[in-house]
Amino acid sequence: MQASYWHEKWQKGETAFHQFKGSPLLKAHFSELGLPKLSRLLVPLCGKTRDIAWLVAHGHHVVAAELHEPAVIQLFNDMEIEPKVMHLGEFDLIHYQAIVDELTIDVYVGDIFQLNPALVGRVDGIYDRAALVALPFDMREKYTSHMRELTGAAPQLLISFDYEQHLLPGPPYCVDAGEVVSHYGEHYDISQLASEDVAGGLKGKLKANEEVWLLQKSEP
Ligand SMILES: C[S@@+](CC[C@H](N)C(=O)[O-])C[C@H]1O[C@@H](n2cnc3c(N)ncnc32)[C@H](O)[C@@H]1O
Repeated sequence: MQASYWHEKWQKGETAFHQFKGSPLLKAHFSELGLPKLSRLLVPLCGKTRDIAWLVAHGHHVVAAELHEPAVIQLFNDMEIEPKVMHLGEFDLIHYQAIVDELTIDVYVGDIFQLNPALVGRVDGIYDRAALVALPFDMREKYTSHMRELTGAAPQLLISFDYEQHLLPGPPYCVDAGEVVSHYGEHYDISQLASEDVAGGLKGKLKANEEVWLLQKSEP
């Protein structure tokens, strides 16, 4: 999936994935990560998600990445925050940063694969909603190992879709239980927290389940 695909989606307003009130599944299951206040959450492929505001309102720092700069500008506008903007030419990234009630919000605009552990800094947990499922299979392989490199297998709340892939092209792609285990099973203990019918079907067409996974670093 090329960057141009996503820029075009945003430009055409084809952003049905955006949830105006944030994700009910985050609200229902975040506590199962067991993270204390002031934890720092990585939100990959963040779009303009309202979930970042929710995480900050619940006392957490956030570091995030998103390709499409206008989405990130909108994200800060929606929070009524004016971020500092720094161009990191060396990495082809733009760093949007704000501090709200002593909580930091760092959003990197650019390709998530440009990020390295030094730029990302401490990560206590990962919140992946519509990130893994946004990527085709070969990129999912690359993405999941990149997540491990960036975070050292930090605990993760993952929200994915399961449906008959041959009936609908992605994104979002089907990432079923077997695939979650194949990407993450070596480093994490994995449990399914929920599996819910997508109301009205995926893209209004196809029976699908939205699934919530808890990934906890396995003991060596
Ligand atoms: C399906 S949307 C999900 C957005 C957000 N997680 C949410 O729940 O609303 C996927 C997002 O990933 C962004 N994206 C795709 N590939 C990316 C990449 N390689 N690096 C950073 N962002 C990327 C797209 O621009 C898009 O906003």
